[in-house]
Amino acid sequence: MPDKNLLVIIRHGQSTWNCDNRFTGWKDPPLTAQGIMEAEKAGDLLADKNFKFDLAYTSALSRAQKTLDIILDKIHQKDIPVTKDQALNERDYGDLTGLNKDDARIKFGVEQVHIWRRSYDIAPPGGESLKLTAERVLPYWKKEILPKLLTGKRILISAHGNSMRALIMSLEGLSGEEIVSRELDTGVPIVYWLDKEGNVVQKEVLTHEIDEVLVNTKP
Ligand SMILES: O=C(O)[C@@H](CO)OP(=O)(O)O
Repeated sequence: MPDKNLLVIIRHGQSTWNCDNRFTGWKDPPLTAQGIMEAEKAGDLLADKNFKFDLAYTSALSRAQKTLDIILDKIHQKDIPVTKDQALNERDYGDLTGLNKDDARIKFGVEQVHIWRRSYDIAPPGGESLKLTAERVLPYWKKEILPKLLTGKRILISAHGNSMRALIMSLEGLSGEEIVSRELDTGVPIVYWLDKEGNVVQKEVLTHEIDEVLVNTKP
């Protein structure tokens, strides 16, 4: 049994709605060409460092699943078990879903939109706060993923900005106020090593620069 357990988490590559600056939540837009390239780069970085995984987890949304597929292809591990669960979905943006974020600022005011996006426990109308998101992500993590990690399984999770914020909050022992100001880039793997009690003992962010893709990704 290893004395350090490997967990890598990643926010999906850029989606078409990220590119269009729209609230996305549980909607299911695909990756852009740039998003595909980000996922490929993430896979290359993991391959360069010889990371191997026993299990992978992703959400019920295709942008996270596609990012995972691309990475697994790059590291020649398309055969490992992949569990898809909506517990790892992006935070539900409720009535804001689909709105352009700048249009929402004009309609509701800059301050109100910031509160909906980055307060811990204030939910947008009809949607989830980060706190509510954490209340579905963390039980799933504790019941389904962490026990396997602690038996030595090397685990990769491909999910979303806010569902991964909820997990990072727990892993790094951050408060709700501390985690809301943490921005996660698309397609950047974050490597954690956990001890046998599940405490993080080491962390590395595998940042990469990619050239902007100068193609029109819209239909
Ligand atoms: O639109 C969304 O679903 C999320 C992630 O892209 O946006 P935000 O960063 O505003 O929480």
